[in-house]
Amino acid sequence: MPVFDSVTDPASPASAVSTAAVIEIPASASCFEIEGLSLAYGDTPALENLTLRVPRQRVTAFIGPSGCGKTTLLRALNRLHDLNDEVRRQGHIHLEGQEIHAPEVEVAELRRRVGMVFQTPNPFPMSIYENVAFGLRLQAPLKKRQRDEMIEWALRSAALWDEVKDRLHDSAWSLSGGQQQRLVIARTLAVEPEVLLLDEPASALDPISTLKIEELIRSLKSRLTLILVTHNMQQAARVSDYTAFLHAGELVEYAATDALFTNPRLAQTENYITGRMV
Ligand SMILES: Nc1ncnc2c1ncn2[C@@H]1O[C@H](COP(=O)(O)OP(=O)(O)OP(=O)(O)O)[C@@H](O)[C@H]1O
Repeated sequence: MPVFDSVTDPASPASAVSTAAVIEIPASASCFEIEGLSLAYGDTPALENLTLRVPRQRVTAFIGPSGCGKTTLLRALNRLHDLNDEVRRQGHIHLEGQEIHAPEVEVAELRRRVGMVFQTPNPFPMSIYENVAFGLRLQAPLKKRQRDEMIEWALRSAALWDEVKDRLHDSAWSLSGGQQQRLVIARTLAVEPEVLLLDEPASALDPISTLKIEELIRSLKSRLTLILVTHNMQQAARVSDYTAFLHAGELVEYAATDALFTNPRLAQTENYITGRMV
């Protein structure tokens, strides 16, 4: 259930620079604070002056038409654009109060804290066990018993343990697509992130596997912050607590999910969620 209900009045002086309707999440309850974020690929703008806070231990969905900037925003949150020399960025992203681009921030550690799961399951060409052990092996050495416990914990957390406990040393590629996606989530969880970024995590999966991923997302929010990019509005409505609607790189409306889908404040949002704008 949503816990915050104050919304910036588009007509108020505090939001005079923007016509967006944006819920005000208190700073103390926020995991990410995004401030004036603009991003362009060369001369092509992709994000325009976005300001929003993402609440801790909630599921926040980013929705909007194709090309509106959802994935660009998600990737900015763990600096996946760093290797693209074309990308120009302005503005700030704070994670738990720290600017993620500050010189003292180590990108590898940021990506441990902010894990990412992509649209197509991408298990490594190794066993189920070794996939989950992969990130653990890059950290401080663990005794085998400790590592086994962490792997069981991560696979249980990803609701996969019962299906794989008797075949841990089989190839990860022997799993179904839905199981592979849960394995990738287990691999990400094994290094104990604070945030999980999910870019259309179920779009390549069948309906039953999709349901399992959605149940998993709901179960994980008791200990993690989850941010979900989805084209599927029913999915956003089913799993998220908050929804941000983007259009042409701008944040149009950001609200508690129930409110955004039942009583959108802006006509542009209503047009999108009712299918009048694609
Ligand atoms: N690597 C890139 N180089 C150049 N332009 C890019 C790149 N990635 C995205 N873009 C452009 O940036 C804009 C935003 O793209 P983005 O992928 O973030 O949108 P999206 O909302 O996630 O779209 P979709 O729902 O189709 O995945 C688009 O105009 C896209 O063409």
